[in-house]
Amino acid sequence: MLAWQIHSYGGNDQLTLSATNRIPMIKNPNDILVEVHAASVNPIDIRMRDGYGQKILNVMRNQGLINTRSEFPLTMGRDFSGIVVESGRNVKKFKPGDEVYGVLGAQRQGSHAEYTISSEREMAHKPNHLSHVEAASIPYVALTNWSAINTAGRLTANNTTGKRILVIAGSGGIGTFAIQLLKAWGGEIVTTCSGDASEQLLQLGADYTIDYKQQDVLTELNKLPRFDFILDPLGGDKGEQYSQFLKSWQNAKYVSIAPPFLKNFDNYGILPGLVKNIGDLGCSALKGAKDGKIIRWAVFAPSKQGLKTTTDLLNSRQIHPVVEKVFEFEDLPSAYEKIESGHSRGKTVIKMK
Ligand SMILES: NC(=O)C1=CN([C@@H]2O[C@H](COP(=O)(O)OP(=O)(O)OC[C@H]3O[C@@H](n4cnc5c(N)ncnc54)[C@H](OP(=O)(O)O)[C@@H]3O)[C@@H](O)[C@H]2O)C=CC1
Repeated sequence: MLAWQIHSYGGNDQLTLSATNRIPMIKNPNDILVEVHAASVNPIDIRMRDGYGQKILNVMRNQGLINTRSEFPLTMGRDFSGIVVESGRNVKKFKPGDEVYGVLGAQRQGSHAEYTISSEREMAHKPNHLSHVEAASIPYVALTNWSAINTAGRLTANNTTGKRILVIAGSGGIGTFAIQLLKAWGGEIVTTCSGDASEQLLQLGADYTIDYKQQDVLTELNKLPRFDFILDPLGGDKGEQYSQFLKSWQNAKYVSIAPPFLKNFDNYGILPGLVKNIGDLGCSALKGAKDGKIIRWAVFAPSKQGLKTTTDLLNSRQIHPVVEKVFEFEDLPSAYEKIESGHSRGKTVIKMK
């Protein structure tokens, strides 16, 4: 089968369209072989291409949690839409021919290939009204948002109505999904974006936008009533500038999806990285407790409940895919360049069929 792979970490010149791969075989009775019809491209693919997370993935490999002998060749791609080819003997819900969409846990080879292996808990039936391209734009950002908003943030369909929510960077893949989910649950949403994205985000459900290029974001935020919940996909230096304004916003829950964990492992090694992570977690908890704030970090994780809720919201037309650009499979490096440039307005998808 064809698969876009890297044989060492680096830039786009490392990406090779390889035809020497065998179609993967089902080894675990819970696994499902899927013919990939479309897959999205996410910032995580660019980071993995650069070597992000390599230390912890090697630990998982040494522990037998990843069943490839070497980290290379490595296939990126964390979500997909396609057709079930074969199901392991424990699989109950999916049979060959079913149209599905889903994600791949960190231990798996990716979906930027003609076939991929996933499992029952990582996929759902594709909503009939969506094309594979539209469906592929959803799962990875949906489940990252689920992890941040529901698992870490404790927001649900039953307790979000009337809550004031700030979505930082509303125009990317994460933001365009977050706005729709939180609006469907009844939140009042303020978001930061470039001016050219404002109209689109208001149509998706944002109540108010702040142009981060033309306006002083902190000044504008300080004019508004307090927030109950803040979603920060930027984190780090960029997120810091927003967290400062939180000083005056007691009891807000702030969730960053740009945690330092994997970077700490990559930069310092496993044991010192672990110590650094414990230190960082402790510092952020103490800082939060001191200022009367709740600070949480969240990462993407497969979730059956998250995928079910997403599928229900797609089927009831409360959430719509926001596909900005589609690239042919053969042109995948151009899709990576687009994501790397950092100015998405929704999602970028590659099309295999
Ligand atoms: N922890 C995890 O598991 C995951 C973490 N993430 C994090 O979320 C981030 C965003 O992901 P995603 O939405 O898919 O990325 P995208 O590339 O789709 O979008 C990034 C968006 O951010 C906007 N942006 C950049 N800087 C600012 C700023 N200072 N203020 C407001 N908007 C800004 C850009 O628009 P503009 O053109 O206006 O600059 C662009 O629309 C990732 O970079 C990553 O850090 C994402 C997925 C999983």
